[in-house]
Formats: sequence, C-alpha cells, structure tokens
Amino acid sequence: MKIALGADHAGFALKTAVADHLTALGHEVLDGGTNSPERTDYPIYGSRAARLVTNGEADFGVICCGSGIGISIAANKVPGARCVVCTEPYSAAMARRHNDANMLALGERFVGVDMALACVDAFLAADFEGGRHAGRVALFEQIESGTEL
Ligand SMILES: O=C[C@H](O)[C@H](O)[C@H](O)COP(=O)(O)O
Repeated sequence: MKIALGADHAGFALKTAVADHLTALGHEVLDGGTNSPERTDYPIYGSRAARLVTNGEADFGVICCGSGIGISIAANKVPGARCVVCTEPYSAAMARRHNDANMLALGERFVGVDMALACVDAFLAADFEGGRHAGRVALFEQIESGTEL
C-alpha cells in the first residue's frame, strides 16, 4: 500500500520509526515532512498528508505530533479525511471497522514506539465493515458540504 506520512518536530522521531517499519513491510511511504527535529507547526504536515490521502495518491495516512491531537485536527479540516488519534491497537482497528478512518494520528509524547507500531499494524490490517456503518460515514460528507443533520 501507499501510506502518506507527516509529523511536526515532536513527532519526527516516531514518524521515522513508522517509515522504517512500513518500508520493511513492503509498503511505499509518501513522506511530506517535517524532516528534522527543528520546531515547526503541525497543521502544515497534517493537512499535507490528508491531501495525499483524499486525492488518492495514498491509500492511508499516518501522522505524528507530540500528542497526536493537533495534527489530527489539522488533517480532519481537509474534506474527506477521517483521522483518529489512537493510543492502543483496539481503537485503531475499530476506527477502520466502524468509521472507515483513512488516517491514524499518533502522539510521540504519549505512546512508545512499540505501541505506536502496534496501532499502525492494527489499523492497516482491519477492514471497513460497511453495512449499517456506511450510511453514517456518508453523513460525514453531508456535514462537510454544509448540510444540517
Ligand atoms: O497537538 C499538538 C502537538 O502535540 C504538538 O506537537 C505540540 O503542541 C508541540 O509543542 P512544542 O512546540 O512545545 O514542542
């Protein structure tokens, strides 16, 4: 699969670990930066990775900042992005199964590398179940287009 990556300075080391892990598994990574631990602003990298996912260049996105929170908010401002912050693998899998999440956000200051990589693996291994969940995910698009539900 093609996986878009992004991180600010506080997620840079974790992004590097995620990139190495994904590459070792045979995935292609599209790394939108940042490329150093120099302080920068997470909205740049969250939105950049989200655009790669929503325009179809990447299948999924994995983004990192200190908490995972700010960069996920930024990603979710891009229409079509469904980004979730996870700190353990069950949430990551459920975000795929029920919510058709297409991006995973991780907090380098919150989770260790092994737990973060377990989240990545669970996220990529799980499939959207569709069915009753599909209509709910479709409502996300209505919200994005300004419809009041
Ligand atoms: O949600 C925001 C992220 O956790 C940022 O990585 C964090 O706010 C960066 O903080 P600082 O500039 O103090 O390193």
